Amino acid sequence: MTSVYAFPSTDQLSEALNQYVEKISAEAIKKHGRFTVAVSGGSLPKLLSANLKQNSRIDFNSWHIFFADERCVPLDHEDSNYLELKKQLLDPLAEQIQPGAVHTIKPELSPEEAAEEYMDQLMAVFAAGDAVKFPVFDLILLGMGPDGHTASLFPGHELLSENIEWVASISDSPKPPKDRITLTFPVLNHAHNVAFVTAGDGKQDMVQKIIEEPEHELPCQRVHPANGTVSWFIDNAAAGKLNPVRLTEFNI
Ligand SMILES: O=C1O[C@H](COP(=O)(O)O)[C@@H](O)[C@H](O)[C@H]1O
Repeated sequence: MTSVYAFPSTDQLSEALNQYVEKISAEAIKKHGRFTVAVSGGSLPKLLSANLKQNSRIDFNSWHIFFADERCVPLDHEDSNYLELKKQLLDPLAEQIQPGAVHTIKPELSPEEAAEEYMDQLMAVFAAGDAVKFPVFDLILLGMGPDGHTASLFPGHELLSENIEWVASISDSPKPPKDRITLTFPVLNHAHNVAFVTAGDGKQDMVQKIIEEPEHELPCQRVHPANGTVSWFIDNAAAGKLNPVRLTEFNI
């Protein structure tokens, strides 16, 4: 099931996203005592955090945070997805999120080694010694690049057909930096919930293509969890070329 929610401003988008995350987090914690979330980089951390960082109804102490993708740079480098989330959300919530619950890459490793090590971190949280085919996140928060990429899964790249590994490395990313790791499609497609978050008129052509022309099989279009929901949180600028019949009223 895919829902597309469009909002007049990015402030309204952020508030709706805050309500959505609060709901999914509460349901997950009630059901299994924790909330597992993977977060992307780019423009998403700011849109996500604007209101979330002030939400006192959320039990952030029960959160386990991974990255949907990460650039292989030091954690204090301006390209680091972790650094952006730290600035926007983790620092304001430093008293509430357990430090060990934020899963960063080991930047001193090669991309291949970093992907393997990140897989070990996922195994420790999701498998804990049991045989698990793929981790099942409560929520994966994704962005959408103007070329239709999501996480570090780029159009036409060989990683689009990865169907065994949980985490893959990429050393020829068309968008700099070239060295990255990314969750793979099987992981995205095993999540309970996936939310795409994107804004601005620079995204409107691609949003229209992705929602209305599924035949392109772009990376964002390959995200369709078998037992999960897909939601799009966009602003009216990004929705500019979308047929209004595609939109769902935000009412959670
Ligand atoms: O490089 C990346 O880009 C995408 C999209 O970023 P945006 O700035 O256009 O929102 C992002 O989702 C991904 O995590 C990041 O590594």
